[in-house]
Amino acid sequence: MGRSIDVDDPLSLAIAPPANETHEERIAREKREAEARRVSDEIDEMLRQERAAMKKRRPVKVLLLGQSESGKSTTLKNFQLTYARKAWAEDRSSWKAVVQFNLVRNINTLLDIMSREMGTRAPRSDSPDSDLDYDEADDAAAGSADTDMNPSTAPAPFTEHHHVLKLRLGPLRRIQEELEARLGSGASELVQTSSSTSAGPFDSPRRPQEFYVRSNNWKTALKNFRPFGRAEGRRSKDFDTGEDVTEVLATCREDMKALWEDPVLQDVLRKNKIRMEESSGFFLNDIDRIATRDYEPSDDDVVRARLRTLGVQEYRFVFEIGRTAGHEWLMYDVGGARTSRAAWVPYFDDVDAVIFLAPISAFDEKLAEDKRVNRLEDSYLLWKAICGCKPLAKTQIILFLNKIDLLEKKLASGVKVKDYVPSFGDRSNDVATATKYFQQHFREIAKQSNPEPRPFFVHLTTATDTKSTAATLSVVEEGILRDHLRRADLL
Ligand SMILES: Nc1nc2c(ncn2[C@@H]2O[C@H](COP(=O)(O)OP(=O)(O)OP(=O)(O)O)[C@@H](O)[C@H]2O)c(=O)[nH]1
Ligand SMILES: [Mg+2]
Repeated sequence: MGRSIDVDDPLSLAIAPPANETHEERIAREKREAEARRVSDEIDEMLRQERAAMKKRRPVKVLLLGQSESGKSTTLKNFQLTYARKAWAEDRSSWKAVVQFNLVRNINTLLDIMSREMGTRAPRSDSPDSDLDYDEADDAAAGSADTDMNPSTAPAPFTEHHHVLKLRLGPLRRIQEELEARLGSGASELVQTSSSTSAGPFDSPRRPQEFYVRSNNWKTALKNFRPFGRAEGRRSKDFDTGEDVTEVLATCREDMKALWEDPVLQDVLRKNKIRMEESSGFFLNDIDRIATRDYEPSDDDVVRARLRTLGVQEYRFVFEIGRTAGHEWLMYDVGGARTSRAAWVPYFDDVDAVIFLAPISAFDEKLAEDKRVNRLEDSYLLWKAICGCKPLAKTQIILFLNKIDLLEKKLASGVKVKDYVPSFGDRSNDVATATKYFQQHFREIAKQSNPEPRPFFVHLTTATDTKSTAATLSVVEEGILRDHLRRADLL
């Protein structure tokens, strides 16, 4: 069949078949042209596949969001522990100083409580290294901002033995100071801010009060740590490497145990409803193991170690196992305090998934940065802001109702949900009913705030339990990956 030729178009004329083409020549020419088209289509298809593969190779980007102490960093550590063992192993030794610091802080908190009870409350300047004053110590230790220390009616029967313990454990003040200097500002917990701030990341001050951190800065700082402001003569190699900390802890081991196990002090804690076991970075039951000269942190220690996150920290690792083996993941762990939330916003572009942590045991607690705000209420407000956020409209959001273990303990100890959440009413005060109730509330908020319909994914988690968390992460990993690949194909 002949082809029509546009005689005014030079290209058309150039590729036009010769006017005197024979039948055989035409068949041969058409064969050549068909082959050329096949090769060209094949190249196009290869390019398309390569482009799709390139998009699929884009790292899976996940944001961990939630208020301070909700368990974001702990969840990130679970991801590393489960899927990126190499990076985990490389980091392990850096955590030694954090665990030591947590233990020393626990002991200094006990010493503060004992001093106060002895009626010899040291002025604040005497204990610059203890980052909590007594009321704050109570709050942090009890996990409840409403708990004030009872001015005990009868003074606790402390003896000379307690005064001696206090003196012998005195060097731990300096050790806490040294570790704080090594670990940077993340080592100090939040204190109430004077300016009032709101829950959402958009209505916070434009300039976040905390700076951006694009890598694990404290680990680098720890490696390069050089103390300053000290007379050269006092500096030793041991001080620089942290060996003096290990040495002092090993020397104080028996005294630390004696303090923690002391029945008089235990009684004071009980009477004042101070639950040290529920506080962040609790290591008092591990003194025997940690306060030794050859201590190396276990996986469990690293997961439980507490260091506040400043700004936004970026973690890039290649998953070694699982369905995404070989795939690169980019995870952002953020500081959760109200004053840090404005720093999250620049990271909302191109996110595959948000894991939102809400510490469900905190229904009776107040925010450290604003003692007027109930922590559950803050989580609801923040959840609403994140669900309603337009740049995240098409992003998968996964809710972790975390600290289920603490919720169990709290309810078992007799704390009533309805005393803090009146709308809970006369429902049964058990974990199943409470979690179902809270979950429903989060679901409703999401439904009302999502800019467009979005599935509601929720998991009940105890992030410090690495085994159960690994099972949750496997489900989460699959869901995130499926979404990631679907997006890559669509783009
Ligand atoms: N008992 C218990 N403790 C938990 C759980 N999840 C986290 N923690 C502890 O709670 C503390 C705070 O956890 P982090 O992961 O540091 O909290 P975060 O959300 O990263 O907090 P910021 O960095 O301040 O925003 C740590 O001491 C954790 O060990 C949990 O499910 N149960
Ligand atoms: Mg953190």
